[in-house]
Amino acid sequence: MTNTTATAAATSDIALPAHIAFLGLGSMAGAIMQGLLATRDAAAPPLKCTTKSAASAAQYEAVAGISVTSVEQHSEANRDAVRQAELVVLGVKPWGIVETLTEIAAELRPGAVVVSVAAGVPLAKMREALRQRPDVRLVRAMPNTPALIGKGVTGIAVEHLPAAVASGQGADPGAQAAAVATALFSAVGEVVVVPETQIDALSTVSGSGPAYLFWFVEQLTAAAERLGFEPETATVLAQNTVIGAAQLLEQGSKTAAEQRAAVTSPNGTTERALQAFNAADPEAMFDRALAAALQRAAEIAAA
Ligand SMILES: NC(=O)C1=CN([C@@H]2O[C@H](COP(=O)(O)OP(=O)(O)OC[C@H]3O[C@@H](n4cnc5c(N)ncnc54)[C@H](O)[C@@H]3O)[C@@H](O)[C@H]2O)C=CC1
Ligand SMILES: O=C(O)[C@@H]1CCC=N1
Repeated sequence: MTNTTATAAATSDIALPAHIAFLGLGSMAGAIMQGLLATRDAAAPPLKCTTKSAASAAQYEAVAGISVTSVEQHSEANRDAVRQAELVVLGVKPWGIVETLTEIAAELRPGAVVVSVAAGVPLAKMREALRQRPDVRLVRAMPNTPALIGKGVTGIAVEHLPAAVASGQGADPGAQAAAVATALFSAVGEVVVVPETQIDALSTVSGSGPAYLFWFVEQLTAAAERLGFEPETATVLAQNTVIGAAQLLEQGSKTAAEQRAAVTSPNGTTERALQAFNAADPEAMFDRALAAALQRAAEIAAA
């Protein structure tokens, strides 16, 4: 994966383990799994995946390179999926994390790395569920759905094990776990390693961020319709504008501010529109929105 933000992004020299399990295969884990499949050797062992319902497992029936079992059809699905796995990705909802960890605790392979992508579930809560498995390393990750096309951004945080536990595990188990998680998420985009105290804040920017952009497209489309454009035309105008602008940013020759300046003729029409946006105090609006997301993460952590 090309690393366009080398100053911020982490890379890993550790190869991805061969045996990987995904427990829960919804919007997020499904995107990671499919992004990963696109980079994976056809001869690699299948990714072992589970879902709750038989119907969601059936969606993946035709996908090569994975096996999917639902807990509805097979109550042992999660335990079976993790037995061989060196790396386990938990893609269930935040309120399912402790229950799933408790369910698989005794079956995890010795030394396995378990990565949760759940918003708001602290490592300490996960460790509590795995207190009998100090050999297992825990990682909290906050990816985003563009992982599906190899364009994700993922923040990862590892736990700091008590010295007594860590000393039984060789040099630096946290660093090794971070390297394995980095290998996973750098297969589907950029990776940033942060302290756990920043992971919820990161989530309000990049985890939720794609939704903000899609919301922007919806707003621009609706505004175009109110100006009299047919819905189809309005969609083309708004959507393709965002896609084109994002690709200009990706080219990397100019920053967002420079690209904006290139569109904004002095005393022109764009300048007037931006003045109208700025009159609505976007700084306060963004701060309020991100604070609200952060508050929700705290509520999930406390639940
Ligand atoms: N959707 C997003 O953009 C992002 C989501 N996340 C996190 O990802 C996690 C999942 O969110 P989504 O993918 O949006 O939800 P989702 O509802 O699309 O997926 C949840 C998946 O968990 C499965 N599941 C539920 N109970 C299960 C069980 N006992 N065993 C095995 N599988 C089970 C469901 O079948 C489904 O495949 C959440 O914890 C969320 O915080 C993190 C970053 C971004
Ligand atoms: O909305 C959520 O809770 C998840 C976490 C970040 C994006 N989606």
